Amino acid sequence: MPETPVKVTVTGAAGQIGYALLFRIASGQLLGSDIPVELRLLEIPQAVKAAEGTAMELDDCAFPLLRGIEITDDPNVAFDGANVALLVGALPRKAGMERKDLLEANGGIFGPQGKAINDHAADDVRVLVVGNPANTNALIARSHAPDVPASRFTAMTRLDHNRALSQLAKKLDVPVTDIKKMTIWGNHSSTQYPDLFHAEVGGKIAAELVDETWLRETFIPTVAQRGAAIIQARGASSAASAANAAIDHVYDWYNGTAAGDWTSAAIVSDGSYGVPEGLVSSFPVTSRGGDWEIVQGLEIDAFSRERIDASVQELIEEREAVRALGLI
Ligand SMILES: NC(=O)C1=CN([C@@H]2O[C@H](COP(=O)(O)OP(=O)(O)OC[C@H]3O[C@@H](n4cnc5c(N)ncnc54)[C@H](O)[C@@H]3O)[C@@H](O)[C@H]2O)C=CC1
Ligand SMILES: O=C([O-])CC(=O)C(=O)O
Repeated sequence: MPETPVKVTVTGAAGQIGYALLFRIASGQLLGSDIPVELRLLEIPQAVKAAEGTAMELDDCAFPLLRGIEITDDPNVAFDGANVALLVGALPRKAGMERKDLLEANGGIFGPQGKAINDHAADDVRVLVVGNPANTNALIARSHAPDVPASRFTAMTRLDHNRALSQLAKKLDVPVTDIKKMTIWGNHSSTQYPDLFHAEVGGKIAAELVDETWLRETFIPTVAQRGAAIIQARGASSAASAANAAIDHVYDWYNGTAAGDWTSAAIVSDGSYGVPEGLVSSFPVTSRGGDWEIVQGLEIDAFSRERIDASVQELIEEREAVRALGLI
């Protein structure tokens, strides 16, 4: 077992996702079952007491891998020496809102946190933005962290990816483990494009196993609108499934993706697949040696191109909006 614990900072620790996430991190599911962790919890001053309550419960679990918990309302303290930063703290949307409607309310959180990461985090820091609108919040954070490699800033589309796996598995009546090479392209928003033209089930292309009407009229909208459907049903946005996806994202980032498969993550574009450089967009990715790599060489037909372009256009518009707000 490594001696030095990995420092994991979680913002919004007293929120819904925080409550579903922290116990799993402390139990070793984020990085691996032999890696000790030290938690740093960042909250706004009025929620620090609630975070302290969660920390008491974490203590009460006597997790063998948990080597310490620090709670603060100061980003400079929270990110000091951080190896992993999970930026969850932000307002969730309510029924009837799109995630980008949160830009004005939440965007301001991510500049100062990006700067604190730049100034205080460990050299190997890896950042996952969960707070919505996640892609553009990651863009904001990254723009305030010029000394941190762009490849360390990511946003979460793993929940969309998992939703897509689950919907397809149900439709074909197969276990999710039979499905490989699922991709979410673009923005974590209702314009996202879950792609069945490269996904494989038992070695066959998924799009060929389902009828086109289901793909177009049921699968894509169900995955893209799932967050809104959860809000309608629960009266609150997804929390446990979001925490689960954050665990999956970071676990794969650290430990690598399985041979012959890939996953989805929003990473800083290098221009691949015509996505303008610098946008934080979801791609098919593999992870090796702690770095995400975009899967190259996929053929994109007109149906997919139109949908990827629409989602990327929304990311361009969100970037313009945060520029106009002076956030980047
Ligand atoms: N990317 C994704 O797939 C998903 C993203 N989300 C987003 O995650 C975010 C958090 O969701 P919930 O935990 O359900 O919300 P919540 O309202 O239960 O918790 C948010 C927490 O963040 C804290 N917070 C607010 N500003 C902060 C700041 N500047 N620094 C530190 N903490 C701060 C609040 O005090 C609160 O405790 C929302 O923006 C939500 O839309 C939710 C589900 C999936
Ligand atoms: O829909 C929301 O607002 C929360 C979220 O991002 C999701 O569940 O995908």
